[in-house]
Amino acid sequence: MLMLQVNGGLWNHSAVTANMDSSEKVATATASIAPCFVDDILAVLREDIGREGELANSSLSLFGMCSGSDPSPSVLLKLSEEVRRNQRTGPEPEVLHPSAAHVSVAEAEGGVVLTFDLQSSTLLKLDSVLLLVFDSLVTGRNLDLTFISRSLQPQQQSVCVSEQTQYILLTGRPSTDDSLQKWRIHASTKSFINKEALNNLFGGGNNISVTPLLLFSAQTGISSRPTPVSSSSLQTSFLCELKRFLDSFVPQVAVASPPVQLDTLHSLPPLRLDSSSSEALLSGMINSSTVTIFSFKNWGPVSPAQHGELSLSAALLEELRQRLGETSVQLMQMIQEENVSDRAMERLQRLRELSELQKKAATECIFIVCTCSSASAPKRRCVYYDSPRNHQYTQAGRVSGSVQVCEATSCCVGFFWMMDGQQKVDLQACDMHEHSCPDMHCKPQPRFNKMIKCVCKTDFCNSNISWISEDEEAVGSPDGTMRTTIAVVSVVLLFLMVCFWTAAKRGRSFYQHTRENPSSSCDVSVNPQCSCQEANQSIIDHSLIELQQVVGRGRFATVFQGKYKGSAVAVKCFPGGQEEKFRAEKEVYELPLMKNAGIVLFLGSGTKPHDTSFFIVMQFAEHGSLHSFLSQHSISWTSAFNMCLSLSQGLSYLHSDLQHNGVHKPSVAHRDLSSSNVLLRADFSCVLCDFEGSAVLRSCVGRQWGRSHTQNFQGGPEVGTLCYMSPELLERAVNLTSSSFMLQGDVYALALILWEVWMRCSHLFQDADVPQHLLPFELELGPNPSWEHLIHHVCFMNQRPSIPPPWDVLPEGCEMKRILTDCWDSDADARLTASCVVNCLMSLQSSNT
Ligand SMILES: Nc1ncnc2c1ncn2[C@@H]1O[C@H](COP(=O)(O)OP(=O)(O)OP(=O)(O)O)[C@@H](O)[C@H]1O
Repeated sequence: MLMLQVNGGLWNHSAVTANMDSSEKVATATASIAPCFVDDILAVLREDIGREGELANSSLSLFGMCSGSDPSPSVLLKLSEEVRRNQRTGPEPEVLHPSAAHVSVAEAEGGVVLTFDLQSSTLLKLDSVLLLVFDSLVTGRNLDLTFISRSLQPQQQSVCVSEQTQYILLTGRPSTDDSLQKWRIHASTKSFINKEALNNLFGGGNNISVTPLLLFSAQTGISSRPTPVSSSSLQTSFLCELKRFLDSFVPQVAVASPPVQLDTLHSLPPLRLDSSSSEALLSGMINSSTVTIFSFKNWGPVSPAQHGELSLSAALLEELRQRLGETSVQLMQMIQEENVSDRAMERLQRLRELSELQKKAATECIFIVCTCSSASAPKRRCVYYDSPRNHQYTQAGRVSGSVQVCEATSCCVGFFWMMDGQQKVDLQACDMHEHSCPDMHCKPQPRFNKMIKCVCKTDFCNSNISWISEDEEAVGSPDGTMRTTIAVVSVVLLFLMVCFWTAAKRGRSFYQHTRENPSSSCDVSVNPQCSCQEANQSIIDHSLIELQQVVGRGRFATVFQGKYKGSAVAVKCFPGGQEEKFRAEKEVYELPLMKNAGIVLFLGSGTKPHDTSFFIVMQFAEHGSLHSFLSQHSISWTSAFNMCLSLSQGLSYLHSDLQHNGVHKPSVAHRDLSSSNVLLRADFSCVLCDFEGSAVLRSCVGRQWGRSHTQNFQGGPEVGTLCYMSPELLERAVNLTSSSFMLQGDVYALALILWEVWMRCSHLFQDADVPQHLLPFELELGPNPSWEHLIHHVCFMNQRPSIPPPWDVLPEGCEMKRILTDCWDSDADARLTASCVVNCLMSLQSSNT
């Protein structure tokens, strides 16, 4: 049995003493609760309720609430409302800390038993809310938990723990007496595979801690209690609020700053104040007999926070008091202009109120003074160079010569062409697409055609990019060569480690894919070498195939489910008049190395002897096309992720140009990618099909790629499904026979399919209804938009499928949005390559595990 014991504080798992011989471990927890602990919880309750009294979905997740379960969100609402209403002068909810807490494995029933010792208190006769507080957000898998106890009301309560959960909220039953009590609560999961995760959540690893806390409403019978606002509790609240404020809203960038300039005052040297300032320092300042001034100078992304301790005369004190009133209004204005959230304003307002209360309640005075009242906050400045293709960036801020002052972003962007080892600027501007840019300096991200993109977050950081092309590295000096070798070896080692680690995590399927898909570079280049190899053709005798029902009818062929040598197969039958389409598709399937997990398995082809029609036999995809599946099913995060990853891997493989054991697979552009041309296998992984419009990107004398397809480009959109066509293909603004435009067109279509998949993912809509499946632009233009309408919408208006707001609140939603935006960019060269999409998805997954 595993047991942790807590004495009224954090369950400090690092203090667990493991006794390997016994099945029981006991931990004595530190009794220290951080001063802000309860205050922080009250702040969350205060802030997580909207202005209209509504609860955000994120709040439900934060408190582990399942929608429609008990305790209903109304408990949280009531508690939040109360905390909010009483935040100034009223009573805060009463808090009771269990004097001890244990968690033990319930071997007979499964799950764990939580035991809390509660000292005698009259509060126990009241309704209560039991909060189990995790140290940090829960990571790992989602868990649906059931808690059962006679001390709970109702006795059985459900909790849905997700990665956003920091508190578990249960409702307690009032007791008939107020004597010492022991609460025993049994927690279990429905699924057996989650049992280990449950143990880990409460008593597993060394880093997890949870603190139990009973909250009693100030209104449920104890409102008659006197509600003094003591000076010490005010000080604590002020301290905690100040910490929160500094944590969230004062930038952490260390910048040398001038001291507080208040000429008439005798100023001590200012100390830099930020969230790393210790609570002791802050407490010391609050308790000091001198006036403390917090000066938020030059509010903005690079502004420092300062404070000075000043000795003041009564007259100056009064002057400052007045100034506080004026400047706080200006500060509010500034916050609004800076698009700082409502939460920032509320926190500042509360801080101000607390400081005022503090002033009345005690002898010390605390002021918040903004010394930059008239100066507007500095905004991000980026190097500006406009290229004709990117007019949208002109809207990102005011341009003056080669400088752009950003409006609603703190990110700069740069696009550079790498030509003969030289950088050539394509575009530099404020980045209106990226809202988060962690890098200080330009970090290269490869795109198509040796274009490099960088996004960064310091002034003028997009001026240039440090990028050494592979060619340059190859011709380095001896020193350079040595450095290069070391770097390459390190990168290879790192890469191997990452591959090993990822493969180990991902299991066999990824390993298989890596073996089958040796191409992992982000860059796609078409091998200029002539290669006309073909794999062995496989001719199938028509009489060996048993045709069953029709499973699909396309523009050129009919697809049947059938049986061949005892296995389920799909047979695509082309009428005699479509021989060219048949040959084009067969040619792609018969290319060397086309056997890949992401491409439907080709078994062979043949002709029907009597009616001169043709057929292709392939593996049968049990779930049909992705389009028909999404029309009927919404999907979980895991399914959506696996579908998107396998689809991107398939396209990346199709695009790759490979040499393997002397065999060459040329790059292939699909050119008709749509959710109808993606099939779902039994394990819900995606495979590509329908290659009759594809282009094999190779150069062979007498066998130029695309030769058989070029006539498709003449008259209009015969190749490709209209709504998936990229802007440049719709406009026919590019050389349609250019290999990179074909690959870039595929990536654009890939983005639209990924969007279709994510739009059916219940996780990304939290508790809201998942919308019906829609084709890209169906909502805006109907199911069969005309060529003209599409050009107007996609090219002239630069519109893309809309991304629902709930995605913005989830880290994975934001990342998906970024991937989509980078794939459907109107600038084809700026799009990600398919293999980069795979890498992005992989890193999204590893950051989520
Ligand atoms: N291997 C397969 N397993 C199961 N169903 C399949 C398979 N191949 C095709 N289908 C079904 O048949 C439909 C049409 O297939 P496909 O796209 O290859 O035909 P097409 O005539 O080339 O169509 P298009 O009009 O897209 O060119 C698919 O959308 C799918 O529903």
